[in-house]
Amino acid sequence: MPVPVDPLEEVLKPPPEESPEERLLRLQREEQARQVSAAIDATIKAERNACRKKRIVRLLLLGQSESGKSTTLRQFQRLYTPTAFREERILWRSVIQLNIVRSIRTILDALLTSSTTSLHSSFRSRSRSVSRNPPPLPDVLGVAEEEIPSSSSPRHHPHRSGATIIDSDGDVDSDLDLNQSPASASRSTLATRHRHRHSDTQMHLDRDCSPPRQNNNYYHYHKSSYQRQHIRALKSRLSPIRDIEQRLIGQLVPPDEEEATHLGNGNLGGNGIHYTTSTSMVVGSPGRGDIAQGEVFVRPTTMWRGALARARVTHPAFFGDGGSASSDSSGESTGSGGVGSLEYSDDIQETLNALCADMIQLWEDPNVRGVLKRQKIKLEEGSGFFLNDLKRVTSPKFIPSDDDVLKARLKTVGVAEYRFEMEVPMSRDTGTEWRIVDVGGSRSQVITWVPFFDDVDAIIFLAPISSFDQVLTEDRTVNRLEDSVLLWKAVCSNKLLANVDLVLFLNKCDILDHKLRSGIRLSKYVRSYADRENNLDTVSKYMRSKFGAIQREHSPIPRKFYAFCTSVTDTATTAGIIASVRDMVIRQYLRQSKFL
Ligand SMILES: Nc1nc2c(ncn2[C@@H]2O[C@H](COP(=O)(O)OP(=O)(O)OP(=O)(O)O)[C@@H](O)[C@H]2O)c(=O)[nH]1
Ligand SMILES: [Mg+2]
Repeated sequence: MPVPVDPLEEVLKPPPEESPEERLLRLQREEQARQVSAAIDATIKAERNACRKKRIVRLLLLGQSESGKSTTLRQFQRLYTPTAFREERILWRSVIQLNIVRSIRTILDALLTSSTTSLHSSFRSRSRSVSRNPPPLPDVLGVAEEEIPSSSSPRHHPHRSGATIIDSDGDVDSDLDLNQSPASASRSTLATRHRHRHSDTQMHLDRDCSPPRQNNNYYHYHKSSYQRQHIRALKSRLSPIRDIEQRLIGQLVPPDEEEATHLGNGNLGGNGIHYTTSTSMVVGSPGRGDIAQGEVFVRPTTMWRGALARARVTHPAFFGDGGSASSDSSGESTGSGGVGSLEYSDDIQETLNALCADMIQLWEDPNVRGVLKRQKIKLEEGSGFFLNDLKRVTSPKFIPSDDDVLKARLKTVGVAEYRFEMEVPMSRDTGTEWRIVDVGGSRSQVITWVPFFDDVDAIIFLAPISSFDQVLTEDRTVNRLEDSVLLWKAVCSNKLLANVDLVLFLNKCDILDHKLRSGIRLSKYVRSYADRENNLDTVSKYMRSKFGAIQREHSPIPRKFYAFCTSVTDTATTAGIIASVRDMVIRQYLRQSKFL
């Protein structure tokens, strides 16, 4: 049988009549080639080792809607990838425009349903002050198990024996008698509604009556008639606001984005998993609860940023190398490179600028404030509040500052994983890739969290403790603090997360402080708080101990737990807290990976 010829051997065979010089040259060439090949092998091996050693730290942000998860993520980005954060700031201008437009629309809608501009607001407030005196909510922190049964899934908020009753304005009117039968509860609801209808009828009758006969009333009548006209004129001049809102929504959503961005139009969007970029993944779709809210959302992907980038403003000062582009009172950037010209003329910003004086007049009008007060609309405490900064934020050359970006509100729907390496890594952090998972927090979104519970190094859970006197937007029968407590219990007791360290941010402490100082008593809503001092320090210590106790009681195995009182919109205080969290997470990661 013939022996097969090795084709390589044939090719590499030395020439048949090789001289000694030729042989030496050939051997030198072969040695060089061997060295090059060895170097390539070594590089590949080193890269493979580096990859194997690369640390990936996964941090999950959990908490109810508007608890501050995306704001916390933005704080991480601001601190650790400042260049990218700076470059994206201009894209937030549209979000801020939308926030302004929505605040103004809220006021206009409140005026529509109100008799504010009439003479009879004083009567109205009198009648309302008699008819309502909200009793306390169920004591969510009393941790009485029969009141708040624990839930194994964050989705389920078990039915409680006491019902929180909401009146027609969405105020929490009662609950309170936990022994009350459903029948008597519904009776009291009806009674409350009847009272309101009655006072509304009274108002209606008053509105239709002739001008008062007494002289001073005659003066007030003319004054209020003037005010009515004034507000009517303002409303009419501000009518473009609704059109601007639609255009902004169109701008925030790319034309090929088939999913709804305006919850409330009945489009549920798509289900399933979408891989949108190499660094982010979106799961799930908005649910019915979201639709009720009518809040604009975008999926937490780069898509909306891509859409806005088309309308991007080139601004040398802003995109320059490292100048801290803050805004001065005129709204213009004070970055190191000076103010550049706007390449893209943003006509929405120009329109808002033209409407600025009217918007300020509307917001500052005492009658309008009266309407908002009576309807218990507290825009200042809400998300994305920019009405006290109208002049600055509607200025044509307005570039959002860091604080503006942190204050802007854009609801998250779905789950997104943001990957980054710190621009200036700390010693232990070198070579670490951070993956921070930001989730949509509204109730219908909670189901999308679970697939992300695998392989998590730490969780930051945000509980907005200022919300003790508020109800969920998606379910106005549930107190927001109670909802946070239930979610916290569910997260603590989840077996998939048993080995994960928990970091608790008792968030929105700035708003809490403001509320307590304004005289709102926590004990009215949390009975177990009893007669403790009604100040931030005592309240935050109390909350910390209650959430800590729940964690100890419900964790399947003991684990590390850290709690911070935070106002994540505040850059100064949050920087230190986030640095501590980062160190803690890295330490834990190294311990678990046996690097330490
Ligand atoms: N005053 C104040 N505002 C805050 C604080 N934390 C968050 N906010 C604001 O609250 C709003 C909601 O915050 P987000 O970070 O969007 O809330 P979220 O948890 O991501 O909400 P979803 O996306 O709906 O799940 C934003 O306008 C924030 O600027 C805080 O500590 N103090
Ligand atoms: Mg969010």
